Amino acid sequence: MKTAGGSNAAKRRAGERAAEAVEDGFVVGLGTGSTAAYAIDAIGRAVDDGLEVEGIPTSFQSRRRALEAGIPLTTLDAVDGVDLAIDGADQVADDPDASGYGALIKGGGAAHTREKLVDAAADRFVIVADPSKLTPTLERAVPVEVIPDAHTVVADRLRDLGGEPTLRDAEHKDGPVVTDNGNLVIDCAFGLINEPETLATQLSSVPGVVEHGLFVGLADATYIGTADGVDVREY
Ligand SMILES: O=C(CO)[C@H](O)[C@H](O)COP(=O)(O)O
Repeated sequence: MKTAGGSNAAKRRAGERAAEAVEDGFVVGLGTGSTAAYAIDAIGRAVDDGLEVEGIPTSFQSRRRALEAGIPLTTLDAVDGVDLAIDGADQVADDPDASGYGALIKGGGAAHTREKLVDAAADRFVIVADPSKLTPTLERAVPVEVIPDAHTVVADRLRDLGGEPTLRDAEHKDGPVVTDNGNLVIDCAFGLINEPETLATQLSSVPGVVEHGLFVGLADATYIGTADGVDVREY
């Protein structure tokens, strides 16, 4: 599994606290990444103890983790709704006085398209994170999933929007990262993102863009694992 920075103990606290909200009969969106994996493992232990849930994975990685944890799985088109989604984030906008409080950058694991589908479908969407993910203003490069044939024209449009696009290279394969959906990822730096909602709308309107990693107005809460507990932001 891809691992990221931040303390594993803090990630574990956040993931396990979020998993405590899973109730009998829930359909649960299972996020991707090292922090969401702690929630998946905790849900798996609850299933071992008799909790009845169905999980909807957001990636190949979270599907494998959920299968290992013993969580029964389903798909988005087989359920009436998703009660709760638990997912990680690469950055969380944490200034309550700024536009886009609680907006996210996701897609560090190139899973943001399915993550957004499942997370947006959930009645409640909870982010699990360690403190290194919090920032007053979003500033990481935004992952943009693109249809392979479109990557050069999309890169041009991203430059028109003021971005600096970089096609994401694979680490253990020659050439680019290929997503679970068979597409490519462009990481696009925009500097400080003061108006995430505006940028999200602009990115969604570029032909060839499948989905981007700006999640604005989607999260209901962020659980932040700390050295000795969990801080909760409700939006
Ligand atoms: O968006 C994601 C994958 O596409 C992950 O949720 C994000 O990268 C956070 O991962 P981690 O918890 O390992 O830091």
